[in-house]
Amino acid sequence: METLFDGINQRLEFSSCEEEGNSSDTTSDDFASICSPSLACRTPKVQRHRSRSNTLASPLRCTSPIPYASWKKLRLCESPSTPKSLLSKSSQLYSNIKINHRTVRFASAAANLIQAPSVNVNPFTPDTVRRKSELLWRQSSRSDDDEDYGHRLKHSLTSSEEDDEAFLPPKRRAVQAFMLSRYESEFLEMECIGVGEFGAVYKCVNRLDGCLYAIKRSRRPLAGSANEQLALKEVYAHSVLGHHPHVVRYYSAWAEDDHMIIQNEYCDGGSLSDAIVKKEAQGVLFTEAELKDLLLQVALGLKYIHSSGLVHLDIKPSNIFICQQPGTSTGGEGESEEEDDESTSTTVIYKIGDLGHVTLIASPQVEEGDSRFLAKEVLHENYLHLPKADIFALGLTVLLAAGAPPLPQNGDEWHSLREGHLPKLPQELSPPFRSLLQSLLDSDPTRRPSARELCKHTVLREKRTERLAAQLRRELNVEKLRTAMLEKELQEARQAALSPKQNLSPRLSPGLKPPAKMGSLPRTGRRLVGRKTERSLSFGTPGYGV
Ligand SMILES: Nc1ncnc2c1ncn2[C@@H]1O[C@H](COP(=O)(O)OP(=O)(O)OP(=O)(O)O)[C@@H](O)[C@H]1O
Ligand SMILES: [Mg+2]
Repeated sequence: METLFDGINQRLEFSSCEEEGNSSDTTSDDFASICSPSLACRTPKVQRHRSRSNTLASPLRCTSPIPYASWKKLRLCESPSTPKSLLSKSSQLYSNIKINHRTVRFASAAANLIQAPSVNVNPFTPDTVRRKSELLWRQSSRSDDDEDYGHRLKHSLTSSEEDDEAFLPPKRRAVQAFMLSRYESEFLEMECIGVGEFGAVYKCVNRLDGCLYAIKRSRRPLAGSANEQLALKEVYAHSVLGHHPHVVRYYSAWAEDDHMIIQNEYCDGGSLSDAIVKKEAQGVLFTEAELKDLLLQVALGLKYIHSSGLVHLDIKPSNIFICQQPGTSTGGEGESEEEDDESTSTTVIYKIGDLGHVTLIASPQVEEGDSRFLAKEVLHENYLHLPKADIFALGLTVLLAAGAPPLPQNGDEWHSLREGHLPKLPQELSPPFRSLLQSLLDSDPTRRPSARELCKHTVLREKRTERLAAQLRRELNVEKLRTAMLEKELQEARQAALSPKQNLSPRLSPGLKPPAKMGSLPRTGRRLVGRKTERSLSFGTPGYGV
């Protein structure tokens, strides 16, 4: 692993400060060799990869082939480094240093030597993340030690003594920032977390904010390739989709050295595919409750994507990511009022990622996803119900999580699944849940439920319904107690009124608190009947309770 990253670090050297046309240093083959086949966990892609358009111009459509210049515009960082402070320091230094061929070579060697430059520690991040950042910070401080730096420099740069003075430690960081690519200057790479068809994904810490990100780098150079379209689609889709709790969050994208780089939210639980493999190895299965939770959460993400006029077209376990967040709610931005009510104790948040196949529902340009998850009508080029293709893929995804055997890529078994025959499962699912899954695989897309319908489905919402019922029962009991107390107090007040000889103030029976003060009675924390309106009780009126 170590050498892999070192290699990549070296490959990225000078990527943003090279002159145009002088970037031959880094080639696709180089990067392909970095991502060795042994590391690759590629999923078989559909055998028939075709790009077809039904249509009219649209913001998402990438006319084919996209001119090199179009994605080059994504070079958000022509200058080598942000933030601005680094930039200005670097450029000052640049003007002071005599740049010649030899000096540049020297700088390159110096930058190569300096591994693990500084990383900020974000005080607002959760403890676990902060601890990791602090560790990195300590390591980087150690490696930043001037003595150590001087020592290493002396050993490897014997031929550049005349330039030594130009690279005194105080200037080192600025020089380094100037020489490095945006990727290197802004992020500290921690590990490679996945290699897919499109590219490799790295877990990185942002040096400025100290937070973790998943950085996806296209495997092959993009200009003019089919991958260019996928990369652009992913960036376009992410930027249009904004922020939803069940869609992997996008932060930024840029082109570097002819490769697309996408900075996304890092999901600490890996992919659903990893989770399935892990459970399998442990000999355990997702419980029905967990499967329903998975189905509901992904349906919420799909509802958001579909309501934005888009379809995903590559829903599968390796494109669903997991965030472990203790005590969080699945409700949140982008969800309807009734979903906001959904405050669960779930520790697993599922998020839809890998938007490389996203297209518009209204004028689709379909790049089929994985054939194992492909709905039959899409294969037949019927794009009238594309959102239902996502629902079909979601059905198969949940079945895989339920323990179904690996899905066929083609052949009789492939067709059998598309005729509504569920695969054999190692666990018995309840009939309502099973029939819901069956409906997701219906050969007729119009009979499959929509994502919106799924989100409201009683089978998926029953946990919520049970919780609501329990809450209402508790509230009802409190209300009954309040009523009983009020009735008792009322009765005593009446008795006092009927016997004038007695004290004017009603005598309280032992154990009873002073009467008729709303604030002294147990209050309900939730509304009981009628949304968002507190039920008011009027118990001062003479006729109450009679
Ligand atoms: N945001 C993320 N958080 C954590 N891990 C991630 C993230 N994004 C990707 N990964 C890891 O990297 C792998 C590949 O990512 P991704 O699906 O985005 O790339 P891909 O090249 O499109 O792959 P494929 O073609 O197999 O779908 C994932 O299976 C997962 O293990
Ligand atoms: Mg993927």
